[in-house]
Amino acid sequence: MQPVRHPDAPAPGELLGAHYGECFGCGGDQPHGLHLEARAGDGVGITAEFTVRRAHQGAPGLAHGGVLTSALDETLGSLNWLLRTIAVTGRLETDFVRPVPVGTVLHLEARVTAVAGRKIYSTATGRIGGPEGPVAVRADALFIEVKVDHFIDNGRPEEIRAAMSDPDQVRRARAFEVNP
Ligand SMILES: CCCCCCCC/C=C\CCCCCCCC(=O)SCCNC(=O)CCNC(=O)[C@H](O)C(C)(C)COP(=O)(O)OP(=O)(O)OC[C@H]1O[C@@H](n2cnc3c(N)ncnc32)[C@H](O)[C@@H]1OP(=O)(O)O
Repeated sequence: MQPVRHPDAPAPGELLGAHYGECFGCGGDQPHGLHLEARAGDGVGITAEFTVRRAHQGAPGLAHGGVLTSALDETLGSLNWLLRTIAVTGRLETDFVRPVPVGTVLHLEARVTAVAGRKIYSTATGRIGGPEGPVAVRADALFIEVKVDHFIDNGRPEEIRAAMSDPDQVRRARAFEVNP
């Protein structure tokens, strides 16, 4: 089925903010995190930027492949905001096309390609040298819709308690819920 942008999705161009302050991908409270900033795009699409820093190296002066995959995963995960669905990564396949040096801004773009029941198919690219620059990485993913209980039942109690007693966090979790 064709994906449908939720009527209450953030407007195109709107900065999405972190879904969780301690998220490695988007959280502001992780010193070595990616600090990825995502914006709602048109349709069921997202754009995002990630600057590769020293803490993200694999080979000298080059980004670690797993970190680049994390940036793709986070960008694809941000599509949840547009569907107003909570979904986790089930499968993620990455192509590494060009090396990405430290200091590079990775310009990411992701969109949902199809939805089938709880399965959300999506694709992403990361370009260097500008939003129209050459593709350095790309990924195809399958996300699976879950209930908020997925986190409450499986997360470590310490962090879950802290998240549930934080009104901002509860508000953000609600922003993902489907309101038919
Ligand atoms: C107020 C406090 C609470 C706080 C709340 C905070 C709000 C947070 C909001 C938003 C968070 C977003 C976070 C984004 C972060 C970035 C994204 C990540 O990195 S997520 C982490 C990495 N991923 C995992 O940890 C998943 C681990 N895996 C699982 O838990 C399960 O395997 C799960 C849920 C994915 C599926 O398990 P099943 O039991 O629910 O469902 P089954 O029946 O197995 O699968 C459903 C369908 O999907 C297919 N499927 C599942 N996995 C597949 C795979 N790997 N490949 C192909 N198909 C797969 C199955 O074949 C099935 O298909 P058929 O319906 O039969 O057609």
